[in-house]
Amino acid sequence: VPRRSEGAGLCQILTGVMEEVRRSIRLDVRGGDVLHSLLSASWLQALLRVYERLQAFLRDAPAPVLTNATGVLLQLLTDVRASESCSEDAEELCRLLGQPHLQALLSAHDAVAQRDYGPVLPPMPEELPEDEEATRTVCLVKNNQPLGATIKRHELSGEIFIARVIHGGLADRSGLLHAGDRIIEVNGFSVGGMEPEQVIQVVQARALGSIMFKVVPITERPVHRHMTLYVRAMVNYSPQQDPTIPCADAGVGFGKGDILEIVDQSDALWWQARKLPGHAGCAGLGPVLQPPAAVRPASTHGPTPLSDLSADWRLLCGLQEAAGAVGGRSPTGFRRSLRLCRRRFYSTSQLAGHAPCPSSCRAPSVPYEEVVRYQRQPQDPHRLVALLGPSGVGVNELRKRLIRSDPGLFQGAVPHTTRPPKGYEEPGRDYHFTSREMFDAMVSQSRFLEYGEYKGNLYGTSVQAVRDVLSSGKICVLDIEPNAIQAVRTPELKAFIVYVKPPPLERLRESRRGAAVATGYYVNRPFRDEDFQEMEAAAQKMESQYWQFFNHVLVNDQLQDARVQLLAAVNQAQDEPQWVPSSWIR
Ligand SMILES: Nc1ncnc2c1ncn2[C@@H]1O[C@H](COP(=O)(O)OP(=O)(O)OP(=O)(O)O)[C@@H](O)[C@H]1O
Repeated sequence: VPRRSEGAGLCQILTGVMEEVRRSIRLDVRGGDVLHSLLSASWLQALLRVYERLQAFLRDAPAPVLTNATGVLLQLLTDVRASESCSEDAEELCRLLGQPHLQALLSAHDAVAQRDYGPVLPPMPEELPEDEEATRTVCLVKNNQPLGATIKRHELSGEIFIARVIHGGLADRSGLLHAGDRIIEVNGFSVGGMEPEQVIQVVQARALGSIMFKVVPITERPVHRHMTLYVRAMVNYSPQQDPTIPCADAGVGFGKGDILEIVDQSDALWWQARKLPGHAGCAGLGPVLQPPAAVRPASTHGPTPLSDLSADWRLLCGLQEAAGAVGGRSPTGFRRSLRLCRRRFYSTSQLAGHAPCPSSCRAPSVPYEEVVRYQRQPQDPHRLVALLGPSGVGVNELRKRLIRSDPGLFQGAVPHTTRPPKGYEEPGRDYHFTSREMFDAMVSQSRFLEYGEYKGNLYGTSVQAVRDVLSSGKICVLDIEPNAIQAVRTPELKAFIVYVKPPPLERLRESRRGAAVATGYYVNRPFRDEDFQEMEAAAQKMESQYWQFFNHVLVNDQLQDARVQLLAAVNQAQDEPQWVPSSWIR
């Protein structure tokens, strides 16, 4: 940074430098454009302005003329009073100078001038025993929040250590307590020989006010990996039900689909995480849950052995497994009748003579999925909107209504079929009519999101059919089976998955009073209670397996309300930032 000695301000110098650099760009000097964009960055300009202000302040800051104004005042008063003939003015001066508030003001002036406001440390004792350990006394003022630290007892020595400092908690924010610090005293009580529970009782005895810790600081602090990572939980986790968590009270509970902000990955087994949105304060412990091979046998924190590590393996198995069997390609769903028959009679495994689902479309059984915030840019294709729900809940009805509400914006994908066209059907509009050989070839090339067989004919929704809609600038709206979830969750289609959920039973009875359920190709009849119960059971099964993949849950009670909510969700998906798998963006 150039010195200010030439009298020019830094901003002025920078302007000069930029002019030089601009000239280098004109002369095509290598790197000139990079340097120019750096120098013209608004943050750099702002930073320099701040720097200049600080320099100006240092230069112009008022300095005291005297450091002992009180002494001068006393001397003056003594001199005036000592003089034999005192004028009226002199007497008034004495009265004014003798007033307590003026004396206090001058005393404050002297304290500032002499910089007499820092703490005065007692002198170091002359003789210190050689083996005395350096201790630190930490005083934390406790409010209603927990301290945000856990302790543990060393198995062999019985000493009490700070096990973890929870990110964002009181102890962390103080910056004075660290994992691995050995606690000697709490509130003046020696913790020697105490169990951790007893130490906690001493801490808790004082609910509010200050708590004094005397600790021997850890000499080598563990390397903290504070890089923030965002993940979507693919499993449910409750610290209270996890017998292996080192401290259940310090745990963070989460459910499938929750977005977690991982704020500390220092420990091999326990992340510190916050649930989003809105949990700005203290983080909590969550299991890392890596595959067993990746789990290291000891924590990176503090002394070993640590009694809280013995059950780690149980932890890995104790959690609910992520849904493993997502995948398979099944019959397409352009028509309600097809959705119905594929649900009731067909599955991919029954499709004789057709390629089984490639293993790549199976969901990996990972407990977390790394996510990033994604904002679609106006020039990007729209995200595919995929609706799914239990049979009869109204997926197709909502899809049709959405498309009808704005056919210029929403469109379905044209499915393929091997059956001959009917008189009123137009190729490319109602279906892509194709030969069986052609269809088989497309199946083996994995060109279908879903496919299947009905009454001897094949039906399928191809990736290209979705692409055709997206490349025309419209939003493609599909209804899918859960089997197709992985096929639509791709960097290209970036599916926004809406789960259509049935309302409670009594609301189903009420809202579906005039509606008809399709039981076959041509047979419609009013809904019965068994249909609702079947729908509820199917919904529960779907939710327990696939909830983590749902981007939006829509309860289809009043049809009109549901359509309005769907439209709002779809608009949000296209225009507002969303959490998506990081693999879609890289
Ligand atoms: N909120 C609602 N209120 C009243 N009737 C509804 C509502 N939602 C859907 N329906 C009616 O319920 C019936 C089934 O709806 P739809 O065909 O959309 O179900 P689906 O989820 O696509 O199931 P399937 O794939 O089995 O056809 C239709 O007659 C539809 O009009």
